[in-house]
Order: sequence, then C-alpha cells, then structure tokens
Amino acid sequence: MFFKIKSHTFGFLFVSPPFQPPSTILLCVTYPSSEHAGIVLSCGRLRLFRDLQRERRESSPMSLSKLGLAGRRAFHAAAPRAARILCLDNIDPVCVDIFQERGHHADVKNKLSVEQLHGIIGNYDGMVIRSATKATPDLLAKATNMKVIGRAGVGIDNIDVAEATRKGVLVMNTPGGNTVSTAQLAISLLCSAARRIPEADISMKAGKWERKKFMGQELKGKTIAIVGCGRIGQMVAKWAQGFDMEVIGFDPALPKDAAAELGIQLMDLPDVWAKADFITLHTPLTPDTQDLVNDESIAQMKDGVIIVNCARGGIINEDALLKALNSGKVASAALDVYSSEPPPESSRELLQHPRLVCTPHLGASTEEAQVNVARDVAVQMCDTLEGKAYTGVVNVSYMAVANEPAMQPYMILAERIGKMQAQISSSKVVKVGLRTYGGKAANIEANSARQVILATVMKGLLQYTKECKTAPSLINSPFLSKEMGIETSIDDKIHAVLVNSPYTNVITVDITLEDGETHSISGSVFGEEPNLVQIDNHRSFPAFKPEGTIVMFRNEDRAGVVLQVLQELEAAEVNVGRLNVGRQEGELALTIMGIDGEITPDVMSKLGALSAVREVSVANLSA
Ligand SMILES: NC(=O)C1=CN([C@@H]2O[C@H](COP(=O)(O)OP(=O)(O)OC[C@H]3O[C@@H](n4cnc5c(N)ncnc54)[C@H](O)[C@@H]3O)[C@@H](O)[C@H]2O)C=CC1
Ligand SMILES: O=C(O)C(=O)COP(=O)(O)O
Repeated sequence: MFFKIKSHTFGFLFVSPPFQPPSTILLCVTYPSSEHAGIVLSCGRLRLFRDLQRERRESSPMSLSKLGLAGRRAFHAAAPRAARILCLDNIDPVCVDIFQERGHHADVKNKLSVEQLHGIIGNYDGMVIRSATKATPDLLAKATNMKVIGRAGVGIDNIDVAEATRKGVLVMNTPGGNTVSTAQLAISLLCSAARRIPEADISMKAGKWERKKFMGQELKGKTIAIVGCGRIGQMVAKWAQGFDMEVIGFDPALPKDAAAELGIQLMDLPDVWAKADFITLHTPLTPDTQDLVNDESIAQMKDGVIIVNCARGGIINEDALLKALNSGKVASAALDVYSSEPPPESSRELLQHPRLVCTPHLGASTEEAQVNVARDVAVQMCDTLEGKAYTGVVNVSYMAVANEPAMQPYMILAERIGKMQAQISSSKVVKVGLRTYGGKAANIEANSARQVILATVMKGLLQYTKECKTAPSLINSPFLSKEMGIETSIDDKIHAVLVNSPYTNVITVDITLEDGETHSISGSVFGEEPNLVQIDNHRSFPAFKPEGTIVMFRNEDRAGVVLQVLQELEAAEVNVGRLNVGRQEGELALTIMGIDGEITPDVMSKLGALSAVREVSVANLSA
C-alpha cells in the first residue's frame, strides 16, 4: 500500500485513500479549485484505483477531534457552555448553588402562571421541576432550546415523555433521594389509619374524650400487600417486617427469588387482593396501573381492608373508593396523592370522609429528601449538559454508550451511511436493518452499541427523508422512525459478501424501499477512520471515505466511459477530488467519486443521459 509519496516539488504527499501499487500507475497533481476543474484529464489515461480496500489499517493519522465527535455533537454542540436553567416548584436552594458552582446560570421562579411559563421557557436549556409543573406538549412546543428536563423526584407522569423525546429533549429523574421519606409517610399513614389517629385528634380538638369510638387494630400478624416492590415498596416491606407483619407483593419486574430474599412473597394480583389485610401502592402511574384499584378489584378484597396510596392519584379510582368507604368494605384509606392536584371541589365528599386520612402530596416533603433530590438533579443535569454522564435519563437508554470516545468513529460512519442510503434511494425507505460485526476499542456487537449505531444511522437517514418534519437527533431518531412507520431491526449475520473479509469491524445498513427494492452499504473503521467497504453485492469494492459530496453510478466497464463522465463534470466546472472504481467480472462497474462543492440537477441529468452509465446518484455527506 502507498500511504505517502515523496515528491521533489511538494515534499511528502499523503495518498488518500491508501493506494495499492498496481503494475502501472500514473501520478498527477491537480488543484482543488473549479478554475482547474477536470485538470486530471489533461494527464491522459487515468489508471483507476481498484481493489484497495481489503487491507486492515491498525493505525491512522486521523484524530477524533478532526473527525468531530458525532455523539457529542448530536446533543452537546448546540448546548452553550454555560447553560440557562429554569428552577420551578420550590426546589431546594442547593440546586441553584450547584448549577452556579458548575458555571451555569439558574433562575428560580416559583410563582409563574402557565402563560408566564410559556412566555419564558424558550430561553432555557434545562428545566428543573417537581410534581406541580406539567410538561405538556404546549409547553414543550415553546421550549425551543430545551435539552434536558430534570425531575427532582421519581414520578414523571407530569411530563409528556413521548413528546419530549420527539423534540430531542432528555428527561431524567432522581430516584432514591426521597425513598426513605416516602416510605416513612406510607408507614405513618398505615399506622394512622389502623389506629384512627386523625379522627381521634379531631375529636380531642373539638373538646371530646371518646375512648370507645376509636378502637383500632394491631399490625402484628396481619398481611400487608405491597403493590410495586421498587425502592419505596421494598423499604416499606422491610419496616412492615419490623412490625411482625406478613409481607406479600406484586411486581412484574421483581424476580421471585429476589423478592424471597427481601421477605416478600410474590403472588398474582387476584391473590394479593384476596389475602391482604392492608394494601399499600408503590407503582408509577402508567396505563397498566391507572384505576388498578377499582370496583372490581375492591370486590375481591377482604371486608375491612385498609388501603394506603402514597404513589400516584389515578392508581385508585376515587369514586370506587368512596363507595367502598361508605359501604364499609374498605375500613379506611389513607391518601397522599390524588387524580387531580389540588383536588377539585367535587372530591370534597371523599376528602371529608371520617375514615379517610389525607395529606397534600407530602411523601417527599422532608428537609432531607428535598436536599437529596435537588442536589442529585443539579449534578445529573450539569453532567449531562457537559457531556460527562447520563445518570437518571429515562427516555434514552444509550446516551452513555454514545458518549464513549471509542464509539465516535462508528457513529460518524453510521450517520454518513444513513445519509447516503436516504439520498441514493429512489423512493421512501420503509425498512432499515443493521448488522454489526467485531470492533476492538468499542465492542460494536454489544446490544447498547447496536442501539446507538442504529439511532445514528436513522439520524442521518431521516435528515434526508422529506416526510420527516422534525429535526432528527440521536435522542429522537428511534422515536421518529417508529412514528413514520419505518421498521428497524438488528441482525447478527455479517453481509454475505463480507464473510471471510479481513475487516476487524463492519457496520452494514440494509434498506428496503417502498417499491420493494433493497440496498446495502457497509463500512468499517480503520484505526479511527471511517470507510465505506461494500455497496450492495458488488465484489472488490474499493474502500472510500464517506465525506463531502459523492457521486456514484454504475457504468459499462470499458475504456472511455468514466472519461465521458469526467468530461461532463469538467464542462460544468465540477472538480473531482477522489475517484474509485469497483469492478466485477462480466458486470457493470461501480464508480464512486468525491467532488468539490455541489452538483446541479442539470449536470446529474446529463450524466444520467450517458448511454453507458446507469443509476447516477449524489449524496451530501458533509458533517
Ligand atoms: N407521594 C410522594 O410524594 C411520592 C410518590 N412517589 C411515587 O412512588 C412511585 C414509586 O417510587 P419508587 O419506589 O422510587 O420507584 P421504583 O421505580 O423504584 O419502583 C416502582 C416499582 O413499581 C413496579 N411496577 C411498575 N408497574 C407495575 C405494575 N403494573 N404492577 C406492579 N408493580 C409495578 C416497578 O417494577 C418498580 O419495581 C413513583 O413512581 C412515584 O409515583 C415517589 C416519591 C414520592
Ligand atoms: O418524587 C415523586 O414522585 C413525588 O411524588 C414527589 O413529589 P414532589 O416532588 O414532592 O412534588
């Protein structure tokens, strides 16, 4: 292989792509300007570069900074060094201190109307909220600079996560910081309901002394059901065991043996309802948990059951609960959360029910929990805005992998293959299949790496898909692809043509067009340098750097055909900087050239009109 050639006039010239010395070569130096467009032709016969690619390059002079960091670029380049953060919902001051220490600007606004919030949200790169602010599609539409929403707490049901994802906004929460406080409130409410403390308190304050009226019950020996055995549920389980309660539970994500180690006997919901003396809810509010406690489930419960909800309003159907309290089926209930907060006037009957204990969403309202979540959210958001870590991100699982330096060349390659696939396709792409193979510094066969690569391919592809109305990013491209009905898949098998190839890593992107046509492009990273190594089933395809504007066509493999193309380009003052030809016995050749600047549709039609040339396409692969 030639990498550089000594020239008396120019010193060392780097040869790019690396050039395998054939029997005869003709070397000429051209000027990369339109003034000298086509000067290569004046040197006469051009010996075409062929079969260069099947050689591994273990090192490359190209640096990552020269390549540009695709992953970081996708999220951070647009973020200013000093981000502007809006802190809402009475967040603890430690949050602002951390943003300021880290060189960011934080504004605290605790009394904004929805209109006022809509008016200013566009100025901010980040927003910190608790449960009061609703991140609705309307708000997100106005949050044109938003990069990350930080929930200082656990529940994200007040954030339209799908819409945030579509807009390329990361959503993060801070689970853990308020676990102890919320579990403590759940146990407090349990005890309050079991011993009727609030009722007795009201009676005493009314000047009464009613010792017989408030008979309660012991927790010892009773069965408590934990629905949702995550952080809070597990802590409640541990403390309930301290009261000598028998703990049963339901959580589809918790393995049975892990539950057994925690002393929780897992069972299906109908058994949970039937066996429990006390039920405490600790799931997020999701379509699965909405109205989980309803007329039907209450009917399956023991008479006199006590229900506690410190998780989310909406998990209990409030009408069903009121009926059950009135009938005595539910002996008492304790609520910290409501389907609408603050609860409307229509909830009065429930809230004033003598056997309902209620608190105004206080689970996380302790000094300790508020400092914890405010500190965690600020650190997490700073780390993310600075591209250092992605802790707590709930809507995109692969950001940390996308940020690894070793992934950057693969992401550049993936994005450019995606761009190329979209631009050379004659109709809409309906399916995209990814195959990855090998990798050294980065294991591109790992599931998370494949997700990053696929998202990056789709980011590039959607940029050139006219049906895509939202700017694609690493964050939203999987979501947008799904929304646009583009089916994506990951396959383990290497492309048939590349079996036994010497490449140590390969990314292949197979696409299917709406008319059923299929295309495949493979690339490989040599050292840190992305290269295209395969297009469709073309054997002996020359490695080609996917950069700048490239023109590609199939042509009859005979003297003068490429020359005709070059002459057309010369006439249009288009300078050809790179040119490779892949040949295949008895078939059309595949010519790929890198040109300076743009090529007009008119010139493209002229190339297309050449009788020995077929399927001319152009792709802009600039960063
Ligand atoms: N009242 C308050 O101030 C607070 C309320 N919360 C609420 O508590 C919830 C739980 O918080 P953490 O324990 O920290 O979250 P977590 O994520 O650690 O635990 C939630 C558990 O619920 C389980 N789950 C999900 N869907 C389920 C279903 N359909 N049935 C049964 N289990 C299901 C999950 O597998 C997970 O184990 C939060 O989502 C939030 O809504 C959290 C903090 C404070
Ligand atoms: O963390 C949660 O999910 C909570 O519900 C706490 O809500 P808050 O931050 O106190 O409004």
